[in-house]
Amino acid sequence: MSQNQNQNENQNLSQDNYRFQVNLSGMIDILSNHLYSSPRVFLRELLQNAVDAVTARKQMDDGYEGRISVEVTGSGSTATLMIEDNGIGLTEEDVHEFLAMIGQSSKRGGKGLLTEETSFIGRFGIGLLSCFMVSDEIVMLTQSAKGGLSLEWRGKPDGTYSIRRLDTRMSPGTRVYLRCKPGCEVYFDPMNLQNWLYNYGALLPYPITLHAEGLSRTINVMRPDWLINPELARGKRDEALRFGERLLGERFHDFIPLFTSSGRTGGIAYVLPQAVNLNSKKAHRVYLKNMLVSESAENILPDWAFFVKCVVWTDELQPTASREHFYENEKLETVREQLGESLRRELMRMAEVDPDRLQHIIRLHTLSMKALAAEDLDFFRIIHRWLSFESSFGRRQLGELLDEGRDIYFTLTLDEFRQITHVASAQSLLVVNGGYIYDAELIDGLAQVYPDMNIARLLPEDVSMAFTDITREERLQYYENIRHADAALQRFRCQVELKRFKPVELPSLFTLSKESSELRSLEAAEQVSSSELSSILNTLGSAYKEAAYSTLYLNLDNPVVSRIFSSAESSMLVAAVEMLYVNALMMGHYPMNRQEMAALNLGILRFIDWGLSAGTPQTERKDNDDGF
Ligand SMILES: Nc1ncnc2c1ncn2[C@@H]1O[C@H](COP(=O)(O)OP(=O)(O)OP(=O)(O)O)[C@@H](O)[C@H]1O
Repeated sequence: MSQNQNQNENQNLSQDNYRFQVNLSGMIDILSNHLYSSPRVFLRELLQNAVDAVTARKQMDDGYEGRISVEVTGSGSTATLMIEDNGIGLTEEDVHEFLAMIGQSSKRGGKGLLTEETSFIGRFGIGLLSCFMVSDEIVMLTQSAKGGLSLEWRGKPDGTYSIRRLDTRMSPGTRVYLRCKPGCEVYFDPMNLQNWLYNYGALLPYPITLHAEGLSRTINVMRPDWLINPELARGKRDEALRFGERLLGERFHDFIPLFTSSGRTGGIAYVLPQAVNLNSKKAHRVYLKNMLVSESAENILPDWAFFVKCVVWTDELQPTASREHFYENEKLETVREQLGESLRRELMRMAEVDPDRLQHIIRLHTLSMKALAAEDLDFFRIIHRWLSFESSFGRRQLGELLDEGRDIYFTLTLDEFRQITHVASAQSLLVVNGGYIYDAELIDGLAQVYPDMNIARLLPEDVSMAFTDITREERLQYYENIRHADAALQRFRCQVELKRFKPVELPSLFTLSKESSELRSLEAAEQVSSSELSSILNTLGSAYKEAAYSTLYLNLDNPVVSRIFSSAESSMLVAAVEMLYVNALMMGHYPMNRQEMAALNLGILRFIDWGLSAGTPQTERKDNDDGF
């Protein structure tokens, strides 16, 4: 005997083997608190088991008709729910193998959990446990369609179960009984059950009935043909809209059929009747093998498609264990692309055959349309004339702006646009604001669609070049006042330039160089930071200080400015220029620092005082003269 063999045998002699134990109540806690979004999913799991049982029996006997019913007896804390199917049922062997073994499922066919597809919805072998969220015991009566005795199985959350063989033979199928756990009355309420059953099972091909309070209600009618073949929905407009309203709880006026090339995923995209925010939660409703999987599937459509709410059915995607989402895999990516493509194709079709309808969608959902156009030049080419942009001529459709035949200038930030827009419009320059989301990409696209057009970026400095200088004589005349004004704004690192520009109503224009804009942000941060951070910011700021001068252009064509420079005494001139400066900051939506706030406050008080003094008799005025 070799030395190695000896060692192995010694090891085997001292080795003890054990089985993993599962703490069932711990598992149930994990499921209820971390996997499922609400205890009400127990109903989905039961319904799904009933559907799978019917599908399995259909595979044995094609002529058989499946049916499912739900019954509630008693009310409040004495309520009991029973769900019955006439499906495949379970033999005693099945019970031990599948029902009582967590993680074991009769629906996987023994291969992989993730890769294999079957006609069943269940696959993980954990769904039934969800019933313990609402009941302290699961009682199942079952008769296998394959024969054998009828059985009663009782399972408890502590992991124990019992089996009793029944004297009387049931017809094939299964009944599951749940008695309401204290605090779970809401999950046994007939009205709630009716709504949830519809929610989960509206597309199921087998009839579901609910018996409660002496009434029988049919939950689902036949699944409409146009849902399976969405192209047909065009001919059933009212019906399709009503269906969307019932299922999604909103009234829609328009929809777009959805397809994929495999034919295994499809649906209807309802156009939202109101504009939605880019970040609003996408709540598409997705059915897997006709059972509701998710009411808030986000990843089933491309990101740009936030103008629709969809009902999607599929039999090719893989649900996660919570059954509320899908695995993000290649198949989902293909489905997402193809559903997006069917939306895009329909929008392109509308441009040709029904432009009014498309324009309506664009008006309502500009952002969503811009998002698509920004990543798809062909789409942009088709719809660009209907997209609206903020411009120096107001918010206008691109088509109207193009028809003006002007050169198009654009800014890349909202700040730049605000600085430029008044002057640009006064000089009839067409400037488009590229500062909003997607707009810069779209302007880029415009240059590709119209390669011969003059489209150029405009900076605030470029616009101020177009001002008219004052004459030499005027410069001499106002020399002293310009000097005072300039000195007054030195402490704000702003220089004053006296010019003439249009419109005359605009007394001043403020431009900020890149450096001074960065310095302003640093200063704003410094004012609210701790002392260490503040000193770092201060050091950073001093690097900018040299270059960081802003300019306040004052318009000599403006009557008030003209009066200030012609006749004001120097204290009035300084106060007025400071007020014009802070006013320009406010107009440009720039945050003001403490010093500027103080200048604003002081200025207001001064002007109130001067105003009051101007209206008071000479004798009284004397006392107030030295107020400031
Ligand atoms: N109504 C039913 N009729 C026949 N068999 C059933 C029924 N309900 C449950 N079973 C059996 O019990 C097993 C376990 O059910 P459970 O709901 O826990 O998991 P599953 O449906 O297989 O998978 P999943 O966790 O994905 O739902 C099933 O695989 C099935 O064999």
